[in-house]
Amino acid sequence: MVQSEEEVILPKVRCVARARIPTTQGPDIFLHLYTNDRDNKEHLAIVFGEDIRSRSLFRQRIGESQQDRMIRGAYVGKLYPGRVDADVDDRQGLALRFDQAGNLITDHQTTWNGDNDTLIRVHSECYTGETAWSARCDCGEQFDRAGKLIACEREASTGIVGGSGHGVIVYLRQEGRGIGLSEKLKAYNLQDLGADTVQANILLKHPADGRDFSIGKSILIDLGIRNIRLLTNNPEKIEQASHQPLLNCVERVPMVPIHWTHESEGIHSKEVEGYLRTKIERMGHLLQSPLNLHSATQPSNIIV
Ligand SMILES: Nc1nc2c(ncn2[C@@H]2O[C@H](COP(=O)(O)OP(=O)(O)OP(=O)(O)O)[C@@H](O)[C@H]2O)c(=O)[nH]1
Ligand SMILES: [Zn+2]
Repeated sequence: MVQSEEEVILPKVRCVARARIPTTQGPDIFLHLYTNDRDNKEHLAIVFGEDIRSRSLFRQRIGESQQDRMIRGAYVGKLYPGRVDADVDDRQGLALRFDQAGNLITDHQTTWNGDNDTLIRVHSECYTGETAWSARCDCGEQFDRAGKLIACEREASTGIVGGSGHGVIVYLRQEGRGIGLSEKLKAYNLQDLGADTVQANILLKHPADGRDFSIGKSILIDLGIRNIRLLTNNPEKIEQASHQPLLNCVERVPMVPIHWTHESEGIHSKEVEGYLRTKIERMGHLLQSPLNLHSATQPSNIIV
């Protein structure tokens, strides 16, 4: 029997630290590190907007000092030398309030209104695409683009409405669509031997895509986000993005590869074409492709 969204028990997450990161791109972001009760990974939330507040981080803890709160990042406004009170930034005239149980009282002066349609990317870690300049996939491009879209009001080249400085990239440690980096490297070798990204996973005895995005949902709920505009082409992510009534995907925002609209930009390689073709043809990704699909090319000699 299919469980309703409310019946599905979401993972418990806890934000253990938050820090302001001045970026080379312009805006400060607030990096949040989470633990959870499902795996022992450090999943992250890259938060644009000082006023998007983690309820678990800001909850008051018995016996803690204001200094303790500032050290873990549970402060309002901006830290400066000599500041003594985490919950009051007298330079910006901001003060947090709490209920009897020590939970943050969210008011629009100090805390982002979760009913706003907030631009969100749920992104799975890809070391090769984000750090090793890989042209085998578009993950690194998507990561950068998501940050730019959240920071801007509207993307000039596509007209996509941005986040105007508010939004979240939930960064899940799901390297290799959950199979890890070592297995993904083996998958790459199988792809150089003619398999596609789905066949390679299956030949390594893994599912084509075994990822579960529920920790990402719990993180968004902890950040007080309710209505999300989801940056993705992946129908599975859209499917898993809601958890009524706590989380509601109000819009899917496409991520068309930059090279498809700007010939001289973005990632342009045989490998990334094959990767995108497979995502469209075998994983149902929502991309209208100017690609010549597999049907127009020689079938590979590895069929699974
Ligand atoms: N196993 C495997 N994983 C890959 C391969 N290429 C990229 N990946 C992983 O695929 C995942 C890509 O995740 P995302 O970019 O967040 O999401 P997506 O499923 O591509 O969907 P979008 O939201 O539309 O980008 C990352 O974990 C990558 O490490 C591959 O050839 N094999
Ligand atoms: Zn990648």
